[in-house]
Amino acid sequence: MSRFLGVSLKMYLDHRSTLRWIADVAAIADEQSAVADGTVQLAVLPSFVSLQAAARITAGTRLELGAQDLSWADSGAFTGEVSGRDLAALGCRYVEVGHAERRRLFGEDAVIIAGKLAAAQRNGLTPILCVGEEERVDEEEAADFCLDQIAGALGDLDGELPELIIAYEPVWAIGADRPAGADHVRAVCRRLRAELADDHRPQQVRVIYGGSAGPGLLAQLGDAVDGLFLGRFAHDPQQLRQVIIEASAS
Ligand SMILES: O=C(CO)COP(=O)(O)O
Repeated sequence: MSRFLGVSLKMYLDHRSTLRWIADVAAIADEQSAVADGTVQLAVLPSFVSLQAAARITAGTRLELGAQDLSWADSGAFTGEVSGRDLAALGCRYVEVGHAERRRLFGEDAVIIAGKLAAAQRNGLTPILCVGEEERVDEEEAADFCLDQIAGALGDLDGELPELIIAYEPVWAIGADRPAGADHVRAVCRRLRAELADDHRPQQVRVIYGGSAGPGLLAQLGDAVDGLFLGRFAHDPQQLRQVIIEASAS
């Protein structure tokens, strides 16, 4: 199974900086043989307003595209929402569902997240489902918490989902100085993988880590994770290049 590196730009970069960053990273992606041969998959999730221009830049490159959110509805009277149908038509392959910031700042609960996951499935988008405990607790409690979040999100799923990415992001490690400890991350991700192996609705599940991730982390996590979900520490394309090289080596 190939490794997955995703970068959510959140709302950090303005439109122009986003497009410049995407052009730089698309060039880096094309020069890395592991990305060219599919051993490492690389995706960027810019804000909605940049998606169309981003799709033009990434067309014909190995840099894939995703969105940071979607509506649980596909069309209709939903002011301000963005449908999975449009995201797919624009060329997105991935969509983030249930990021900690959406849960905490925008009131997304288990019902909304399950609806969004179902919308992703309906529209042929691969969900990047974000889960993670809010406070520092031990690995067993953290994994239990994440498994509850996953069960809630997959609850409404009808039929098969070709591909699911679980982004394990402990809330306390997002926006921090450093990622969660490697032992903790390894233990939680192993347990998530083991429990998900019994759920046959997603045909392929990958578990990645996010939360102050950057260069040097993959070597510590080893094969307990299938990749990383990056934020601030990928804003410098050269830092991301380093992470790609590390993902290619592991
Ligand atoms: O939330 C994250 C990715 O979705 C992580 O963000 P940071 O790496 O900036 O902490």
